[in-house]
Amino acid sequence: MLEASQLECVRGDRRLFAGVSFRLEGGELLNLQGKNGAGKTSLLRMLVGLAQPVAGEITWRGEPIRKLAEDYRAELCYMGHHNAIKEELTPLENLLASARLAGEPLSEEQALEALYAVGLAGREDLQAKYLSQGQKRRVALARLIHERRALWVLDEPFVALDVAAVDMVAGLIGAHLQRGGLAVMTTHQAVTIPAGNLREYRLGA
Ligand SMILES: Nc1ncnc2c1ncn2[C@@H]1O[C@H](COP(=O)(O)OP(=O)(O)OP(=O)(O)O)[C@@H](O)[C@H]1O
Repeated sequence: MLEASQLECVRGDRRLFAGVSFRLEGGELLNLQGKNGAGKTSLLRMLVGLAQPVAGEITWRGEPIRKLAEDYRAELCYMGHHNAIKEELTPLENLLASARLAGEPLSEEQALEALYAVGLAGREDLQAKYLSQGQKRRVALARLIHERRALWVLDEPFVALDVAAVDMVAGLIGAHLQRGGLAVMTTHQAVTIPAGNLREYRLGA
């Protein structure tokens, strides 16, 4: 369903990788591995269409993603390194605003339910700038509670999370795979995803 063939990436004057190929079906998770600077974030940005490979192609349901454009983005949930939350807004406002931007229906009740599920009860109306790093990360990850898009691309989703939150997010990813979703993620942590077909791809072995 998601296929990368012979991808090559150049940043500045360095070739980070070449010949990267894999295929991912519904219910599968690809865990992208590699040392710092190997090009994991660069590859994820290619997979979501934010960067172009100098060679190779990425297809979704058999069509090149550069042709699908909006149709591809509508099936995609990308969570980058940064939390992408607005410091002046509360967790509740952040969640409602990001759903609106993504064109997804999310009621206030659902948003509150998601914030409670990620352990932010009592913090829903506090400006995000007053939250700890881990709490900010939880606000960003609360999006995943009601996220039903087919492909999740997650860059270091477990950074700054405590053990309970890591388990919770691993559970959300597992449930997504069980529903037939696909996921590509990168993490430096050893995390057990409780379901799905797990695969690993190592950059710069
Ligand atoms: N705009 C740019 N111009 C030049 N080099 C860049 C640019 N962006 C990234 N790089 C370089 O590309 C390399 C790969 O970066 P990338 O963020 O993809 O690595 P990574 O595998 O995700 O690393 P980490 O595990 O540290 O997050 C790094 O050496 C980085 O300095």
